[in-house]
Amino acid sequence: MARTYSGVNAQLGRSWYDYEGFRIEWSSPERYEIVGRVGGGKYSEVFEGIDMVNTDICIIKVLKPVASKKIKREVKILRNLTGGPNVVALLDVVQDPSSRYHSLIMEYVDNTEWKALYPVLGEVDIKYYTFQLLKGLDFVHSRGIMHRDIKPGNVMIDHRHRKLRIIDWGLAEFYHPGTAYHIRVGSRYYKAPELLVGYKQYDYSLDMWSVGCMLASMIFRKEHFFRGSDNDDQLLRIMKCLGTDCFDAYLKTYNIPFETELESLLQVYPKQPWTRFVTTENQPYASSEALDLLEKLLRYDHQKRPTAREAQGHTYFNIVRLQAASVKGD
Ligand SMILES: CN1CCn2c1nc1c(Br)c(Br)c(Br)c(Br)c12
Ligand code: NA
Repeated sequence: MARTYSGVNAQLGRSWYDYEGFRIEWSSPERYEIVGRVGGGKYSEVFEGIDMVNTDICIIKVLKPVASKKIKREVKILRNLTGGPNVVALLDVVQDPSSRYHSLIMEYVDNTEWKALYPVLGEVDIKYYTFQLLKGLDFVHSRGIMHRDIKPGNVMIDHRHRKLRIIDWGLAEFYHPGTAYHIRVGSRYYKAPELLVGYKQYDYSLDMWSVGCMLASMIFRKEHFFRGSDNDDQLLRIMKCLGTDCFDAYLKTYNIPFETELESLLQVYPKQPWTRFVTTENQPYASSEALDLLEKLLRYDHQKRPTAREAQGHTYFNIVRLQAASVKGD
């Protein structure tokens, strides 16, 4: 059971979380012209486009037929989150009458590639963008929704305008206490321990592990902090960092059965102090507050991780929280 926001969907009611019964009015696609391809994946092809009515640049996310049963969920969630801080805006939903393809017209973000961006981010930038990510996630969780695929590729940053938007809500779900969710979600390097050991009654705290992985990569200047070659190796890298004492305690707390043939996953590993990862190169970013926040976020036990709101209150963000407050104040 989530420590916070556990009853939100029951309070907001069926019309809020029931996406099966949700009927979508699809507009015609003529209004939008595709300019060029920006990316794609299993479920969609993503293009840059032009809105011919207002000449605005936009993103056209063309959904593959395989995604069809999930379309209602993604559109319902994007509609529910409209206007929330740092959540990408859904501008329109169109269906091509001949091809039958569905497309989502999204707010454009002039995103700087993560690989190119994170080496140029200063310490205050890292605090600022992580704070903005937490602000967006606290809003999303407060509306009863888990993103379930937080990773650099789904956090668009327009560094010039200091704008951050969380994108790709195709794996997002509504949180209902006691529900057993799919564990084949997320992206390997950012998968929380609960997914890797098959614990299905997870909650919003799933996203907080992923935030911890992103923060660790920015602080230690490492593109992906836990870089497993497969799901077993992913868990092994986490164990070699957090140690196996806490892992065993975690399995016990939730009565999680854990079987494996892999010798490496049955070894005992000591917990590494976070100072172990500090180098002369990353030391300007690895302050004691930064390491303290990492220690709190990267916990096996999902109920022990701070919520997005609690994390925002950490002293690590003092400099940006005061800035945000002052801007609001004046
Ligand atoms: C894979 N790539 C690269 C850039 N970019 C990608 N997918 C995007 C989505 Br979905 C949205 Br919504 C926005 Br906005 C941007 Br920008 C996107
Ligand atoms: Na999206």
